[in-house]
Amino acid sequence: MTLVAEETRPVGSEEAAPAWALKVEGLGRIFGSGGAEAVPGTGPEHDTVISPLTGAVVAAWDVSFEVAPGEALGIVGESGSGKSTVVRCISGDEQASAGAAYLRTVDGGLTNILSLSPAARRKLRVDQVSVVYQDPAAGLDLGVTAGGNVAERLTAAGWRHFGRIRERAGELLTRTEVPLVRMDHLVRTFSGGMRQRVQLAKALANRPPVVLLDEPTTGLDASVAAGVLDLVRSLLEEYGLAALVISHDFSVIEMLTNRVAVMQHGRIVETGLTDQVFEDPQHPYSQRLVAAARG
Ligand SMILES: Nc1ncnc2c1ncn2[C@@H]1O[C@H](COP(=O)(O)OP(=O)(O)OP(=O)(O)O)[C@@H](O)[C@H]1O
Repeated sequence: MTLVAEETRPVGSEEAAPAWALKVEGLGRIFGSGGAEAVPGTGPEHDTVISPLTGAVVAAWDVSFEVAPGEALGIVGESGSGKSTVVRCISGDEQASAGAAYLRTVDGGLTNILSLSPAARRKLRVDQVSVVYQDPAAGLDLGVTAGGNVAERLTAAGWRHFGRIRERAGELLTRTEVPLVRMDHLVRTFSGGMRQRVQLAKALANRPPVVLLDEPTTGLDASVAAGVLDLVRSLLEEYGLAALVISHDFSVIEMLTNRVAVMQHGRIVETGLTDQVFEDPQHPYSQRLVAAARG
């Protein structure tokens, strides 16, 4: 069947869907008074994020990248390089000072989500962009059951039927390897690894196209972290997610991501295929970082 709308669409009006699921352009975040006048004198070439002019902290500046559906982009950098700030500005946990971010599924990728109201941004978190935090307490209500935590995300998306919510929560928890016998237990009683699995189930409940993972396995025992990483990797593949993964741990980035951006003093200094950047880093800072990680 041919749709009338297709027949009457003017020639040349069909735009190819953008290759990206998430696009970030010129993102900046300055802590402290004043605006962009704080930027000169900061960044890698000045070896500081603190403005010599205003004293403000230029935590991130001129950060741009795209993430395609099914792709995972890593961000690495030393503590304080601005990784979390970038994620927090995209998630809405932090207000950006400059730049734009677009989600392909929001208004066809035409709306700068950074300019939306806090309420509109909270809505995006229900089914457009999820965050998995290092600290499960940031993404979960520890005083609520595992099933209840997942159900909360489903009801926020409009699910109303108790039986179906419970069924879906059970499916998600099973997929993230949380034993169903624990579904009605308070998350507070769970181990760190199990809490992270519940956080993943909740983050993926409404199948958001984009997921932001902020040090998802930091703080877990090595063997537990390996299991959670395995799970994350298979979920990213299975759901065809666009993922942004930040970690100071190269093995996490190597395992989860196809491409990587290296941040230093609030700026991206190098971007490339993860294998290539780790094998043959070009920027002197990346070279130092890789050498330190390799021991
Ligand atoms: N609320 C704030 N007020 C002032 N400065 C801040 C604030 N939050 C972050 N910063 C500064 O911004 C810079 C970037 O911090 P950010 O947490 O993004 O780095 P990071 O690379 O994620 O580090 P880590 O790996 O330690 O989390 C740091 O210099 C930090 O001290």
